[in-house]
Amino acid sequence: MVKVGVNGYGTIGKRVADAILKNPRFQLVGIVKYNPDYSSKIAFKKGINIYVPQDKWRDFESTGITPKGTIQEFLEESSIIIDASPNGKGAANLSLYKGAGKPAIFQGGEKPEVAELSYSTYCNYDEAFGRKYLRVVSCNTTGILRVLCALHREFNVKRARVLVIRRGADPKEDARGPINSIKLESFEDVSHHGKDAMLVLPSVKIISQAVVVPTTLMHVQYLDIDVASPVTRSQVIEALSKHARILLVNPKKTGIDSTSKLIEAARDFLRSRNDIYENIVFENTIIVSDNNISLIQAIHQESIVVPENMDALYAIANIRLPFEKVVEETDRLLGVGGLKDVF
Ligand SMILES: NC(=O)C1=CN([C@@H]2O[C@H](COP(=O)(O)OP(=O)(O)OC[C@H]3O[C@@H](n4cnc5c(N)ncnc54)[C@H](OP(=O)(O)O)[C@@H]3O)[C@@H](O)[C@H]2O)C=CC1
Ligand SMILES: O=C(OP(=O)(O)O)[C@H](O)COP(=O)(O)O
Repeated sequence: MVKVGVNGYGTIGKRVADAILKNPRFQLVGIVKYNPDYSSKIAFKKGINIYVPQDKWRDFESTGITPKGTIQEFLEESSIIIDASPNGKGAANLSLYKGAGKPAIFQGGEKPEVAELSYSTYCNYDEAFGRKYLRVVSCNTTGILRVLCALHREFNVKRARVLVIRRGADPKEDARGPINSIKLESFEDVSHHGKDAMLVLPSVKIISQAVVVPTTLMHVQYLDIDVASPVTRSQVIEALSKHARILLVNPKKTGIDSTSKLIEAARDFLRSRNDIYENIVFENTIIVSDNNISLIQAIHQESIVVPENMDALYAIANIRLPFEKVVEETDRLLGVGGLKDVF
């Protein structure tokens, strides 16, 4: 078993840690926590090893948590690190990993330069082998790339424009907004998603813009895509349906026409933490005209990158399996695609 440590145990880190626990190829060495809060206590009660900064050791002990070791010991005991630290902190952690000689997988909140390759399974799985540092692109970018690469394989995508309607905060982030506004994501003309997606899929011109809205449940995206030659709507549906990480939802048949109903369906389905690992494409919104395809999809920001982090582990651990086998294994262990019968 390959020994994996998770540095950072927030929205992404806790989900990736649970995914590692489900996969017999990998052993979760433990997590690094920086504050002895409720989630440290829950992880401790679950029996997960907690590593802490040396100067925080007493704080953890005083709340009843016995750390397994320091960050230095965490680095020594792990063969691969998944860095799920707050935006930008991964860059600072890189020198720790280099010093310890350990490969690492970073998240999309880091600048691309943190790693040798920005990664998304449907697009560049094969390129990830032999790399020491990978960056799994952000949640919106992962959602965009899954669709573009699924279509690119079949129809040669030329150009895409994307509007990202970005959730204001994760459910636990009670101090973030906006509260009563729809806000431009930045002062720039474009958002980072298109530029990031082009690092992974350089042959396609991808432009994105983003607004932030007062919701915590999911992002929503509008994609407008040009492919090389005319296609039909049924060909597009067939191409998307081949991929378990893309689910088509028919609002007329299911009554699901919102992110809140999607999350309710995940709750009723007893998905762990209500997670929806799949892109949810609203089938009625797929419009195809000659060589142009447009659609609207919902992306569960808290969980969508978990499968890609697991696939990236296979590559960085040099477990040489075909793309289809890795995706099947990751998806089976996480239950990806299970909601298909509901939708
Ligand atoms: N949230 C989301 O929707 C998504 C986030 N991402 C990306 O994933 C990464 C993590 O985001 P997210 O999980 O939301 O962040 P959170 O804020 O939820 O969690 C961050 C975690 O990092 C820990 N931490 C604090 N300082 C450090 C440090 N120096 N090194 C390592 N860990 C540290 C925190 O510890 P403690 O709790 O003890 O303070 C916390 O557990 C970011 O790059 C983000 O852009 C990607 C896709 C979606
Ligand atoms: O990766 C994400 O979004 P993004 O794809 O819009 O960058 C996550 O939702 C994290 O966003 P945050 O940096 O607002 O917490």
